[in-house]
Amino acid sequence: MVERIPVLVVAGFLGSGKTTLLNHLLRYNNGLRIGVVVNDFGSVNIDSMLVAGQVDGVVSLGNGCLCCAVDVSDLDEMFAVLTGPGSPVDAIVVEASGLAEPRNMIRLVLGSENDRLRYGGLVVVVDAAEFEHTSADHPELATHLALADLVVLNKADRVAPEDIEALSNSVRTTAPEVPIVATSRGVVDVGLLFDLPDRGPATVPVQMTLDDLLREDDHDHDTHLHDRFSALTFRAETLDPRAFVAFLENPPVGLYRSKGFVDFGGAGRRFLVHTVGRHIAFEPVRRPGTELVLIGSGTDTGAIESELTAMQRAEPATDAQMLVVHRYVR
Ligand SMILES: Nc1nc2c(ncn2[C@@H]2O[C@H](COP(=O)(O)OP(=O)(O)OP(=O)(O)O)[C@@H](O)[C@H]2O)c(=O)[nH]1
Repeated sequence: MVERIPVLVVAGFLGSGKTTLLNHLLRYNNGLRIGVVVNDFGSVNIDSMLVAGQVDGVVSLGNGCLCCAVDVSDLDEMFAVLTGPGSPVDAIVVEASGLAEPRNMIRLVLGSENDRLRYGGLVVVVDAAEFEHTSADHPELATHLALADLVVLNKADRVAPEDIEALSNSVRTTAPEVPIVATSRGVVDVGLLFDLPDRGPATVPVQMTLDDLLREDDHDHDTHLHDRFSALTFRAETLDPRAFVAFLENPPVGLYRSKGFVDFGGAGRRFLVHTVGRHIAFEPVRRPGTELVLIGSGTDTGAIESELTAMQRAEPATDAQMLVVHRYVR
């Protein structure tokens, strides 16, 4: 089976830090080859892309708002370039312009006819220092947060540490279960967003600017980051389909994405499963057994493990029990 390439949409109001986040991901890519779709790559860190060997993977959409400027067929063309022969891209990031409507962006990706792709999540970047103002001036921010699979509370350096919790709680009043990562300068671990390839050592920039050297030590960032996201591996034989689908439809607080194999008991009841937020996709496979990796920020991994353990079943599922799964099978 060919792995599908996740398409991550990064949205957020003007100046919240989307490009900064993108540049961070390109630079600290851990060997992941990221293809980029941006309106204007004037401020994208081309040096990092050269280091990552992916300058061919840059697709500019010209000026203007992405969702207004292109329809699905245009975006599909970009995806075709990024997924076509000779472009070994592992993941794609679409940076929505400050004005792009995230709902349309999600539709553009979910509506793509390219069967090498899958939806990789909506990350909404929020300027922590401006959150109150932006919420007051732009009520649509609440809608964006409600759609988000992950909220990046950026510019944490511009607010007092004790305010981060209050800001996170404000986000949670709109999006109760969404995982939230508080960060400065878009420092989000690429492993939270994407599966990392086993391809040897991480790609690092060959040239550091003075700015980079003067910046806070990134190793410190990394150490903190690993505390901020968790990856739980769960193995079992067969699970109860209704309980498992209910778990995915109402994911526990902080769970961002999950992937792996799930077995509901016998041939025709084994699937590859991918979820991001509440977006669920099953694909039939032959491989027996259940092996899942669940990735999130601020999750209670012990509680998740107990919940999954309680779903184990010795008996294969009945056809009636399988109906809930079939809603999500491609
Ligand atoms: N203090 C501080 N400044 C930041 C941080 N992240 C980004 N910035 C700065 O904020 C400004 C806007 O950042 P961008 O990454 O360009 O924001 P954007 O969301 O891509 O902006 P648009 O493309 O205009 O929508 C830049 O000057 C960044 O250097 C942060 O965590 N802290």
